[in-house]
Amino acid sequence: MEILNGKAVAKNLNERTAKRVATLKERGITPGIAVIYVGDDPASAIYTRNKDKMALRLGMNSQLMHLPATATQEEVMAVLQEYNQDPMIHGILIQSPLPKHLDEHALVQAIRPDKDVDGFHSMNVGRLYNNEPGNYPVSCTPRGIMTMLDHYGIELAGKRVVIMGRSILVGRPLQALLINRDATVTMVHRHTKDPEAFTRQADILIVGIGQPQAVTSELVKPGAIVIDVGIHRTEKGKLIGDVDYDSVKEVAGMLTPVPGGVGPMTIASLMAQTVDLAEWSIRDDQ
Ligand SMILES: Nc1nc2c(c(=O)[nH]1)N[C@@H](CN(C=O)c1ccc(C(=O)N[C@@H](CCC(=O)O)C(=O)O)cc1)CN2
Repeated sequence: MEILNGKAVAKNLNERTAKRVATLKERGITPGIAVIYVGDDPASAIYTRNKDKMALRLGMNSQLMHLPATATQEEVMAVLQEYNQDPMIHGILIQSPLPKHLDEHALVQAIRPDKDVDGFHSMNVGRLYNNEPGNYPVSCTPRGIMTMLDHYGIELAGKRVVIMGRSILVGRPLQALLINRDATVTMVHRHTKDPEAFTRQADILIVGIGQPQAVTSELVKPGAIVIDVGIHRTEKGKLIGDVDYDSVKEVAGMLTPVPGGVGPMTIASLMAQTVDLAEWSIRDDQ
């Protein structure tokens, strides 16, 4: 069984991103990202801090805006509109999850599509689903998974891929990215009857269901490539995924660990996509 080392692939991607940042700076442009974090979700506190630190480490501008859990829709919208107008900011994201009283969809749709570094705006989602040519951002976790599969030279055309979980963040955009690369994609979710009948057929099984260690070896075809998108912190503070690593490693051909798999690829892809947006903004100006 080969471990798909997301940490190493992310390091490699971050090094390339730092060089692209330096090149842009020579032309007088510093890529800038703004992260809006509302409330006190402890995991979001870690992820947003890591995004801010990584952006600064790669030489970018970074704005981390932390608003209280009591912030109103209008207050969050006002912050977002400022970043929409700010020429120093090329990418804006609203950290998910948001406090329940906020309308996340309305906020995401208010981000300028050309600054939508998460790729969640309906205009960018539509472009992806239509497989439109040209430049547009896509959700960073799926983008990171595609980069990792490419890094390991994993062929996608004609492969049977099963995605467990149909989230807007991961499952749906990943489905589009894989179809656009000629894979045969099946979505399995909580209403799917007999999910094993599908997962056991998968050459590539991608799991993002938000259930700790739910996928065991019985669900996996021998030799399959298994990508674990889940991340959970146990009471003892250990990080685990949606895949039962010890069980699945006995049958899988390749497997991502948690931590050190998909997670670091998400942040590295976010950084690369911020630089993409900065590059596209100057091309569009010419
Ligand atoms: N607006 C968004 N919100 C959320 C996204 C997103 O892409 N955009 N994704 C997730 C969380 N996420 C990024 O925000 C994220 C999750 C995990 C990691 C990561 O590096 N994980 C490490 C472990 C880190 C730790 O110590 O906890 C790993 O797996 O090795 C990065 C980003 C939800 N919200």
